[in-house]
Amino acid sequence: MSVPPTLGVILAGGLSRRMGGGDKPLLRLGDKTLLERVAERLRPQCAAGLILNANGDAGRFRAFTGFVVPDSIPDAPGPLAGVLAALDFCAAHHPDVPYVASVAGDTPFLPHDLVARLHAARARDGVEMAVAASGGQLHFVNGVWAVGLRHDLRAALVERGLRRVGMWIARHNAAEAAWATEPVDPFLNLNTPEDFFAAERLVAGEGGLPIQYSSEP
Ligand SMILES: Nc1nc2c(ncn2[C@@H]2O[C@H](COP(=O)(O)OP(=O)(O)OP(=O)(O)O)[C@@H](O)[C@H]2O)c(=O)[nH]1
Repeated sequence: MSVPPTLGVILAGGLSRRMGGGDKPLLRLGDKTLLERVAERLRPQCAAGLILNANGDAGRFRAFTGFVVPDSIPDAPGPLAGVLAALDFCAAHHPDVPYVASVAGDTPFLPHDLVARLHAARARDGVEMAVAASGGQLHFVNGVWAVGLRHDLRAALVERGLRRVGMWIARHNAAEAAWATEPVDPFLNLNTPEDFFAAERLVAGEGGLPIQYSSEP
């Protein structure tokens, strides 16, 4: 199956409370920031380009090559606001691009076949969204979403006050694509300083070579 044109978005709109605040994606893990690592993994998978979703002063992300798009709905905390901002941006700036792929900005070991396998799962099930899974867990914010879903998502956020990604994807029968957790869970996300130290050890073990993850569990 050929991969449909897809715009990538790195979600960096959260408050990083468990990490002690600040911008997690700007933390340096080994010789690169988390943002550089995530962008390096996602950019080659997204033919329509890559944007960043972040709130506040965009200047702090000036090292990022691409647009920085803020959340458009005030008082809608949570990653769905970032997904909506990306879907709206895609509709306005890339009207011929039918899909957005979102990833968390604190997930440095993302699979190189993420977007292709999410689209394959979506096409297999004949649905308009797909999310990643590993170790029996869904990773809701790592998914592909049809741009046409933005009207439904806006209504869910604004009119129904929906915040939980799980509830929204359940309404749409999201497809799932699963990855193996060995040698490393590719959806390991760094929420706490302990997570970060564990990732530092993994990066040191990479010996400068990128780890490849593509096998199904
Ligand atoms: N746009 C946007 N993205 C968010 C928001 N909250 C979380 N995210 C993103 O969703 C992904 C998962 O976020 P979490 O790890 O649950 O939250 P976090 O803010 O990063 O960290 P905690 O404050 O410790 O929960 C990350 O990529 C966040 O940047 C938000 O209010 N707006």
